[in-house]
Amino acid sequence: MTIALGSDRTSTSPADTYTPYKKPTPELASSYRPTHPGLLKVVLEKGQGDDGEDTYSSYLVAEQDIAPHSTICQLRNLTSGVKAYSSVQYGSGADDHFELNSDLLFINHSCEPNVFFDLTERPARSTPRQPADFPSSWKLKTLSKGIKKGETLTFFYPSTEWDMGVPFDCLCGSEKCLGKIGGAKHVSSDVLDKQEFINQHIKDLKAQA
Ligand SMILES: C[S@@+](CC[C@H](N)C(=O)[O-])C[C@H]1O[C@@H](n2cnc3c(N)ncnc32)[C@H](O)[C@@H]1O
Repeated sequence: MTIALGSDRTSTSPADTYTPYKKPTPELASSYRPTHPGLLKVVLEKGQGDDGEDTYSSYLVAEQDIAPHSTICQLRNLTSGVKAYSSVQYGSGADDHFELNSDLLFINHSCEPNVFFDLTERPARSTPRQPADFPSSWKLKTLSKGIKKGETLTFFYPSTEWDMGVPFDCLCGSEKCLGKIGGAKHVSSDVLDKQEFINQHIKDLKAQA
């Protein structure tokens, strides 16, 4: 079952305050309000695995064309987190993970992605605690393909993740699909080098491995 969700909200929160994010589900589709209205929207897809468990099959699509090599949005409303299926790794430390607290959570992995998280700047505090502690330069950007309206956003999870807590069998469908996705630790340097963008903390960890 596919439910396409429209966007009708224009507000965003200030950079230094945190707005709780309630992950939308197919059951709550009618109350869903996009966090990036007019730009991005979640498509909620209800699925069940063989064991009856809910599957992670929802995704994020563009509501307008976005040019190659451009900024889609600043990362705001971030909070420190622990390694989880929903977290993003920003550094080489064990605690260097944040939660997106927005619809960006729904960006799936692809082995041939069209966007990336640019986390180049190091946070001033070793362990950021508040949204304002995270660098304002951290952004979601397009790669060289750009994105057309209606296309699904995907990023290469090993560009931020070293050793994922929840690996999965990739369904990206690319001819270059790596199969199992478990983070950069499990990907050869040759394969990483072929990606357009890999964050520096991953390059550092690979150099040390
Ligand atoms: C942060 S969530 C992304 C949103 C997720 N699709 C959802 O519906 O909540 C990450 C999870 O999505 C699933 N996922 C993301 N990309 C995938 C891919 N290429 N193939 C299979 N599953 C994927 C995995 O279960 C992964 O742990």
